[in-house]
Amino acid sequence: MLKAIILIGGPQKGTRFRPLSFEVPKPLFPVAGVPMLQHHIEACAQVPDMKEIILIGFYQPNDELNRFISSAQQELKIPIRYLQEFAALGTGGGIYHFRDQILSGGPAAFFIMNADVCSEFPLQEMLRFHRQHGENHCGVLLGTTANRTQSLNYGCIVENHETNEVLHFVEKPSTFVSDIINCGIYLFTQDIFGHIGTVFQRNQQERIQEELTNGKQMPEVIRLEQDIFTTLAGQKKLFVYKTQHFWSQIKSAGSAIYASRLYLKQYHQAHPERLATNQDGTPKIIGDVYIHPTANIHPSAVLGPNVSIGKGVTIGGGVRVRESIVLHGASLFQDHCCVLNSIVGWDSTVGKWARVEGTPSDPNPNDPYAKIDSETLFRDGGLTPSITILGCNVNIPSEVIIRNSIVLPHKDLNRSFQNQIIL
Ligand SMILES: Nc1nc2c(ncn2[C@@H]2O[C@H](COP(=O)(O)OP(=O)(O)O[C@H]3O[C@H](CO)[C@@H](O)[C@H](O)[C@@H]3O)[C@@H](O)[C@H]2O)c(=O)[nH]1
Repeated sequence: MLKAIILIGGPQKGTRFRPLSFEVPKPLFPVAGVPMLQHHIEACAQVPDMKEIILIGFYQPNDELNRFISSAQQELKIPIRYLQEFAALGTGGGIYHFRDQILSGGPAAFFIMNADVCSEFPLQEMLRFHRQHGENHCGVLLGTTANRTQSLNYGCIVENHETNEVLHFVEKPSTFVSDIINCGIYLFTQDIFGHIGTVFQRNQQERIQEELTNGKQMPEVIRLEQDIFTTLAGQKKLFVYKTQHFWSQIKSAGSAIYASRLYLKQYHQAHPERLATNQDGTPKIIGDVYIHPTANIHPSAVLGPNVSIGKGVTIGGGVRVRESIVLHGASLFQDHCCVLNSIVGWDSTVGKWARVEGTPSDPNPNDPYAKIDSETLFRDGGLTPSITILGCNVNIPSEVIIRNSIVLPHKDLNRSFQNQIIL
């Protein structure tokens, strides 16, 4: 039997996702109409012999997470539970801490996935690849190709081209190492815990020594990437399976819009029922659009491509929405407003003829290996042009333009803004 573990991190990790992560833990942010994590879970549930999915993180248990877990369990008929780390233990520390729970029942292998990635999750292909490579290795990393410049933002993998063995692994190198990058999706056997255990023992001794000499408490963090993969590379213990399918990180709100586009496209095969279609008396749909069944949309509105409309959203006559995510309870009910490259937060309203517009941060379309840039919020003393985000419960009056701005929650704006964070 198999298990899957999803590393969901914790509250302080989603900083590039603010102000949206104020309202909902980042892994539950809706991407293509469903919580980010649901895409991982649906992929796991399709793997034969998958017995359990474990979420590991350092969020306090909360209502949203509990609700999500119980509804996903019911819908997908697979046991899911959340294990909370007592502190941020790192990508290897959390799974080591909970190793008994992961290994209970004797899984032959288990998947580990970063929550903040979007992917086609080729888990069954990874499993086949793992079996083809015999019993003696302890893991398969999913890899994809990036361009030389962007590879530096990821874990970089040098492989033996004939055997696919991982020869070197360098996490976010400062100069070019390899264009094969780590997707943050792995398949391990229980042997991995022997290697994490060695690092744990070594760290433990160093921590005791440090405490005795300097009186300082060192954090108990183990990173799979720097502490484990780097050491195991070149020892015939790790292999890389390269995917040709889509993959992207979801670090910023802008990358959530891009990830939505990728998942909406995948819905044509995986979930055609989630895609809106053009019918008499319904709004005009252009390209891939998700509309929650409870949304109330005027037939003269025009939506798409790449639009996700959340639960209970109201959209008025003549409204245009493109490349955007409109969250639960928002109202674009005033006629003729326009929302482009933006995220409209929970319960926000946009007034008549108002325009809410951002700048897309898509990967370079002319480079097949380009990834989305995780731009910093500020560049050259100004706000980096990016998507516009309205936090929850923001009210945009009629006939104003909000462009390339981030509006924090609970604001009633009274004029136009551009290139600003509105606090
Ligand atoms: N449970 C738990 N999860 C954690 C912790 N720290 C990070 N995570 C989770 O682990 C994932 C990776 O987190 P980061 O530490 O932010 O790493 P990164 O910059 O995204 O880089 C990682 O992912 C890249 C692919 O997206 C890889 O290329 C890179 O090698 C690395 O694995 C995220 O889903 C995050 O929530 C922790 O202490 N505890």
